[in-house]
Amino acid sequence: MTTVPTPATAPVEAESEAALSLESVDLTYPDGDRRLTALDRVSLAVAPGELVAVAGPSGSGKSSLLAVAATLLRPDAGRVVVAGRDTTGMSAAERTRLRRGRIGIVFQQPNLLPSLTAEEQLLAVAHLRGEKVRASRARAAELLESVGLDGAKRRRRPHRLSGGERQRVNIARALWGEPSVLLVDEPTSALDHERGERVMALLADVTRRHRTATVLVTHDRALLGRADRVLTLRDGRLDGGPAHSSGPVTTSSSSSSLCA
Ligand SMILES: Nc1ncnc2c1ncn2[C@@H]1O[C@H](COP(=O)(O)OP(=O)(O)OP(=O)(O)O)[C@@H](O)[C@H]1O
Repeated sequence: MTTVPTPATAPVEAESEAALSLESVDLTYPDGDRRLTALDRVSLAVAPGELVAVAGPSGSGKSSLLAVAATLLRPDAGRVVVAGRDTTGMSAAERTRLRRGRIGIVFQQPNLLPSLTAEEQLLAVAHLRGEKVRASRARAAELLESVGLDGAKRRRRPHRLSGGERQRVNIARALWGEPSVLLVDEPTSALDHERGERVMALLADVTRRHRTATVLVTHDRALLGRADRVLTLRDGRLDGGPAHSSGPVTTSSSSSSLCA
């Protein structure tokens, strides 16, 4: 009897596929009777376990890029593919499901609920997802430990945690649904340099251990050493675009749609 060996390369090939890709994405906003171009033919592919940092001046389109990647905004043109699924024709409900199952978002401000302990912040997510809270306790403790919060701190409310610790809770919470894609908006803006560096180190570590395709946007070039790739947005163009003006470009293109 002959057996066919499983190709040893199969898992590696699967891993090398992008978990997030933006293909020639345009995004505009209404601007009086014209449209303001926030993203101009932006293409980006991020593999599992890869941390891509996007830097750029204020108004260059960083938050817009994250909103499109998070499927919160629908681009005017181009495709956004998350975990192999093209989001172009999806309804708002389908995008919400995809976001819940595949995308973790770390906002600039942790937005923790003041009356809940660190552990309860994660249990609240479990509750909202319809998961059994009792079964979730061990996982909450494990996730908080993995972002460096010890037992005593896990039982503290946000006002008794430092800014860096609150950001760690924020990151653990974003990982609850085991996302394929982690989108991080200016995570260190409220922190001093040293705490900012530690949060960056944590994000790099989380990206490797959880195999997330991570995109982080920041103003702060000093924090980019931990990223696998650093890209720059200028006037809505990712890297290499002509540096012909310092402000956003205004055009009269067709309408975009903002989604919930
Ligand atoms: N809802 C909106 N309506 C109209 N214009 C918008 C809207 N949101 C952003 N813009 C414009 O789109 C461009 C890109 O904005 P975006 O917030 O993506 O930039 P950013 O790089 O994240 O800026 P910052 O670093 O200051 O947060 C800017 O010119 C901004 O004024």
